[in-house]
Amino acid sequence: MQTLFIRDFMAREPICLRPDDTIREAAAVFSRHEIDGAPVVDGDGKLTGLFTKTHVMRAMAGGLPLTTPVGHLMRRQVYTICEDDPPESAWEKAVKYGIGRLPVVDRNDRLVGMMTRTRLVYAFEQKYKNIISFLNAVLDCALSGICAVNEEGVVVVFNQSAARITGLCAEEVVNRHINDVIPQSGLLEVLQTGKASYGHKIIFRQSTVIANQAPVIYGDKIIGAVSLFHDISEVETLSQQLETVKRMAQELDIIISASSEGIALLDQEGKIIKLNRAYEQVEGVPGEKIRGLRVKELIQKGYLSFLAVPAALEKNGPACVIERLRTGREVLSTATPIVDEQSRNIRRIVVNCRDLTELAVLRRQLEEERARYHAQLESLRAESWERDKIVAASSSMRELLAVAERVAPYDSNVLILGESGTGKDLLARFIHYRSARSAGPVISVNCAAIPENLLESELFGYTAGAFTGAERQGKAGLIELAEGGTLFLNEIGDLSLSLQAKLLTVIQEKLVRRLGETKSRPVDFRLIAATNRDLAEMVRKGLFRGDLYYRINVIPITIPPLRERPEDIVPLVHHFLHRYNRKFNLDRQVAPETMEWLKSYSWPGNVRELENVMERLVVTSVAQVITPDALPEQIKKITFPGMLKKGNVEPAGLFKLYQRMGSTRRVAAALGVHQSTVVRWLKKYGYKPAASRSGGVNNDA
Ligand SMILES: Nc1ncnc2c1ncn2[C@@H]1O[C@H](COP(=O)(O)OP(=O)(O)OP(=O)(O)O)[C@@H](O)[C@H]1O
Repeated sequence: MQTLFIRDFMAREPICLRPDDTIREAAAVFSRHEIDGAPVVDGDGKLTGLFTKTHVMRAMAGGLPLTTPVGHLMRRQVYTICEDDPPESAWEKAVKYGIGRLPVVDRNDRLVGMMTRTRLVYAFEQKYKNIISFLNAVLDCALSGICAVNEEGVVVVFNQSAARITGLCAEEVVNRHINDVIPQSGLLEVLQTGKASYGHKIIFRQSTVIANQAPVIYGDKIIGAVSLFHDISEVETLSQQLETVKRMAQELDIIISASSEGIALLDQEGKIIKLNRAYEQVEGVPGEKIRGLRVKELIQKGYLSFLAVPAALEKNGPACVIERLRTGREVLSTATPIVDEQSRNIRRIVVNCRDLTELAVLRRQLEEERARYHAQLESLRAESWERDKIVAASSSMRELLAVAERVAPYDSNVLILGESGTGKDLLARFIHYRSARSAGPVISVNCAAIPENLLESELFGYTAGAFTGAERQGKAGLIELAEGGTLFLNEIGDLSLSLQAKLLTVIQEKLVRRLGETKSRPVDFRLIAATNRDLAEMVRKGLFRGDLYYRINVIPITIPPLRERPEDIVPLVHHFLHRYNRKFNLDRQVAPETMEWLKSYSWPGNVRELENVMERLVVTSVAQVITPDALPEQIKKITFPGMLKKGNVEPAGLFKLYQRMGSTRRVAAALGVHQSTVVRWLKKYGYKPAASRSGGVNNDA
């Protein structure tokens, strides 16, 4: 705050008299300047006295001539004030001596000015303003918010920090009642009770503050109340953060102690700060016995899991060692230095200690499990091989299999022809498992069994949202699924022309494009197609694309129907008997007569029909030996073409049938005639029983 002096306020160049000025001249000066008196100075400007109207009147009353010099009459004892004095000292003198005007002198007593009452008032006004500005500046400098109210509760002080903390500006608060601007301040209470309050928490829109409040007392009267407050929002945030950090530290502690792996924490000097239970167990030592020890001492004492630490410090990076400890446990310990990002100095070292002994036990368990699964897999494979085994006793089938075996290793397209149920699917698998793709998948698609509109998306796949009902993430088609393996398209003759065209593109370019997709993806599969239709004829009629036909017909293999290879019937019967006996845990056998019936049947449904019949016989037979009674009707209704012609019998056929069936009753049932008719015919045509059979005609066996 600026210091004020008399010289800042005095009237300079005051009107003054000389000691040899006459009373008349002095009176003339008083009258001209309308003043009551004037200081008298000598030739050096030094104040020597004071001459006033009173002196003039006294001279006149005393009859002194007006030419008398003022020096004779003037008052010599003059109250002065120094120009370097503060205005307060002028005030004190003026009050003390009852003077309205004070001559101002310099340090050499030379008159330099006059200090009047008006100038003194001005000096005090200036001083007052300075003090107020200074106090305001002091208040504004304070980091605490300060808010003061007068005894009526009107805000009189609201410093800058108060504005910053509360978000209110001084102009909108000062001179307003505290209840209108900060109703939660609590200052009115202080005014009423006259009691100070500390640590009062006030919440503002943007901050939380802690306030200390006190009454302002003057004399014995409460003239106001003041509140000093601090923004604690940051402190609150910090304390919340501190809470979080504390919680995290606790959680970390829990994780470390719950870890099944040994964890030890060392300081930058290699001294143990912390270690968990798992570590104690691995080293066989309670933590408190080694906590605080340095690595060197630890190693000397035989705690070898810490051997990784010196290595890690040397290379300033993680280091591992495998050691057998005194506890007999083999451990893998890894020491990792934690480096301070700024100084690049090592701050901590973490040692992880993994018990390899337990790992070894786990590994052994795993290997045992693996062996078990391997054995199961082998047995499953054997089962599947048994399932996929092809029975081929007939020379035609044996030749066919030899061809299939020869072509299997080459990636050429194969076309399998044959009636339904002859084993086309089985042959396709036979080829796949003998090819270089045997480890890959074999995807079998029956083109006749899937509706055309579905078949396209099934074969080619689709992208997300390609059509209504499409799976959201899209789907790979069967062609893609055959990647690295074999795609078996059964009933290829049933493919529509448009799908034939698409398939041709895939076969030629080895690229497949999902429905709704613009990009094609490469595919690698071997194609085996099959049909029971005459594809060549279909090509001629324009029902099958010629180019596709030639593409797939690289190696044609035709499976003959079962009726053309009766030698396969008996081995097939045994094959399926064995399969279903095993499946249902039974031990059925087929009676020789039953076998004869089965051999005689023409098997229009081929091997599939035979398989179904065998399953049915195994399951439905009441006796262990399956007799002809158990056979389904269609098998027992055997007709030999040309045997019965308008009531005439072809004797050789009749004899053969009788030999196979072994009883006239069965022959009669098979031919749909009465048993006596059969007996009559045999007699009529002179049936001679074979040597192996019992003689004569058997009526009911
Ligand atoms: N020679 C065989 N040896 C053993 N089982 C066979 C033989 N031939 C066919 N089978 C069996 O007969 C059933 C029908 O065979 P497969 O499904 O292969 O015939 P397919 O010609 O593909 O019939 P479709 O054309 O009607 O699909 C299958 O259970 C198959 O295992």
